[in-house]
Amino acid sequence: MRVNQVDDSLVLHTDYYILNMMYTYWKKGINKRRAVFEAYFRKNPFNNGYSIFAGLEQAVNYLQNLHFSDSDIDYLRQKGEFDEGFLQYLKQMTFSCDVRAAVEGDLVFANEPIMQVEGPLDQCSLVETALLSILNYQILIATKASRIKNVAGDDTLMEFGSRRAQDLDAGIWGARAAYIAGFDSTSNVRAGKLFGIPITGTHAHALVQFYQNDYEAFMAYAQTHHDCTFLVDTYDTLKSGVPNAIRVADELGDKINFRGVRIDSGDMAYISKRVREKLDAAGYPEAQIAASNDLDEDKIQSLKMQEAKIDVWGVGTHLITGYGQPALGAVYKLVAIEDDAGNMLDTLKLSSNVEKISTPGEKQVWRITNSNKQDKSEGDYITLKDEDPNALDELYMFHPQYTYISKTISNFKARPVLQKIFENGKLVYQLPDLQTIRSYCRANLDSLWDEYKRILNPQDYPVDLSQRLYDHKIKYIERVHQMVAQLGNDD
Ligand SMILES: Nc1ncnc2c1ncn2[C@@H]1O[C@H](COP(=O)(O)OP(=O)(O)OP(=O)(O)O)[C@@H](O)[C@H]1O
Ligand SMILES: O=P(O)(O)OC[C@H]1O[C@H](OP(=O)(O)OP(=O)(O)O)[C@H](O)[C@@H]1O
Ligand SMILES: O=C(O)c1cccnc1
Repeated sequence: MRVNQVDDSLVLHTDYYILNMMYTYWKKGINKRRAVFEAYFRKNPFNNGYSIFAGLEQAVNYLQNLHFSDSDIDYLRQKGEFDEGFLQYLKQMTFSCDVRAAVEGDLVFANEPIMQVEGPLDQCSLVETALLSILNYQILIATKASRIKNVAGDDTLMEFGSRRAQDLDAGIWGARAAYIAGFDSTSNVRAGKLFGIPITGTHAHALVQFYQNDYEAFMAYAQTHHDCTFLVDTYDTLKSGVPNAIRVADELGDKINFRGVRIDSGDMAYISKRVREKLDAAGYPEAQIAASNDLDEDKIQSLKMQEAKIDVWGVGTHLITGYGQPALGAVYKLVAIEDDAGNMLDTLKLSSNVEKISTPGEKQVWRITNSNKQDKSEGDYITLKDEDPNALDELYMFHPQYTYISKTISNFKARPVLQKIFENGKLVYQLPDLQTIRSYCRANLDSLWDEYKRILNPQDYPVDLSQRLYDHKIKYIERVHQMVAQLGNDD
């Protein structure tokens, strides 16, 4: 790799302005003040009704290996911007924060904390860029995958995105996010090796182009493989591809497992029906029809409405690039900071846009389920961190902006969404295996009413504040308004 220095740590995978702030904190002696930052996003992606949390495993790997290497320090020294004392301070820095987060496969919603980092101000700041990058991508892809799964139902979903992914890492972490959200396999062999995701593959047009003849290509493939899915659209799906696939299957009989065919172009509703007829007529009712070609949730839904005879969907570009919404837009904001006297002071970011006003203080998110309603989710309830709704007999939930929209629930259970991941820099959470995460995701989706899961105009899922947190927020907004008013400026 032609780089200036060895790439032996990820700690510099941060925005320079963060190092600038860390330097100020260090010079001013406030670098070790205790701080709490929270990550959240403001809107579910793709106008979906929920989002799937993913990225924790990569975030944990990143945090566990956080250190400034000699080459990192050398590089910063060359910049000539920072004191040697600061560089030596960075060199000995070890991660000592507490981290709480949603766990992979859980549902998360807009405007609620999905990860909290608490600890020395400088360390909390340092990790912002990398954590957001990880969460922004993997939540986006898991959510896109979940939308595709919602329309595909029990059909098989193959993830084909690696060749179109924005980067190699995006390919593998995207494949993992898709698997969490319900895809059945990936075509990326490295993702299979690293994460244990089932890998599947057919063959490309190149094989047929080499032989310049469907029959010879399929025969060559069949002579070298047991499981065979033939790509039938290189020349003419109905006149050449499918008849030749059938011919090879007939000729080799039990020597191969003729799994079916893949179509990658043309009117897939019409063609798949004709292909089905041909396969059935030839005595292959079990042979499956796979389809690919720029598919996404809308096209799959449309093809299903057209009663296309497609059993297996291969989805690449639209999934792995989060097509339709290139970024989740999660942010990482300071919600509490230690003051000069050593007390924790909650902080607020005001905005003329009501939805953008941050909620001060360290919080917990509770998933409220109702045992009178099949244990389905009633909404999320955000509290200050020392509140526990389970101590209440009845829960009063109200909309945080339109407060007259409210309900009272009696037979409820409240489950904390944010779990302890790191304590004083030590990992205290046991990362589950991928199958467990995937099943957990399925179970969480089962607890959500269908109204929140439809891909077009889903119902708004309630994300409410406790009365105490609401009052706390209003108090802080008033306090900031007064502070601004006292400044007496007209503009
Ligand atoms: N019946 C259908 N209903 C809705 N969308 C379809 C249908 N059939 C195909 N599509 C989608 O329409 C788009 C265009 O497909 P089509 O194969 O005609 O063009 P193409 O991609 O240019 O073909 P090629 O791969 O041969 O260049 C693809 O995204 C495909 O998935
Ligand atoms: O369409 P996507 O959802 O992005 O899925 C991935 C695409 O990659 C392959 O095409 P490509 O033209 O790259 O290779 P090929 O020569 O095998 O057709 C495959 O046939 C899919 O169409
Ligand atoms: O296995 C396949 O058919 C495949 C894999 C990646 C991309 N397109 C197709």
